[in-house]
Amino acid sequence: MPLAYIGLGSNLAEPLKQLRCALDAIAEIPGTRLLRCSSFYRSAPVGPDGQPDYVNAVAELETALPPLQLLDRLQAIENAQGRERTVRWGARTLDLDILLFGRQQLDEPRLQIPHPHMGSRNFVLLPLAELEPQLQLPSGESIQALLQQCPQNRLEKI
Ligand SMILES: CC1(C)Nc2nc(N)[nH]c(=O)c2N=C1O
Repeated sequence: MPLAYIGLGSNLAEPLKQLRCALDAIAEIPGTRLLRCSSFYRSAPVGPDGQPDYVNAVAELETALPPLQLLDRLQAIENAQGRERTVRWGARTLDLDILLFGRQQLDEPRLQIPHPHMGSRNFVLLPLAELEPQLQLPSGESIQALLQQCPQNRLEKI
């Protein structure tokens, strides 16, 4: 079964609790096994300012579900935890993004894999590198190289 990497983010309604609840819910997704989760990181918000710091992490899972079914399950968890899709790039209770899905590349209206912004977000790359330092994207780019060249947004391990 392919390994999928999920980016978790929250900056509303007790982010640490949001991430812990999300991990418990991810562990219950049928046909899926939660293998590992990175440390939690506090990060300065990228995008519109004036919102609270985020707590970010990356989870590694193996799944028998196809990508779009995994996405459905993740969006159900976001909705269950009160995700309000109001302002684009605004503050949110929980964000669950599929970053990588095996070596698959996908470009659907609902889902792009690898995640289109992951290469420029240290709050994704650092926890991902913590789990898999030698990871390579399907394009052949290495996580380490992407980390070197991505904006050094404020980020600290909790
Ligand atoms: C609004 C935007 C782009 N900024 C973020 N900024 C940080 N630090 N962490 C996130 O998870 C995050 N998610 C987003 O969607």
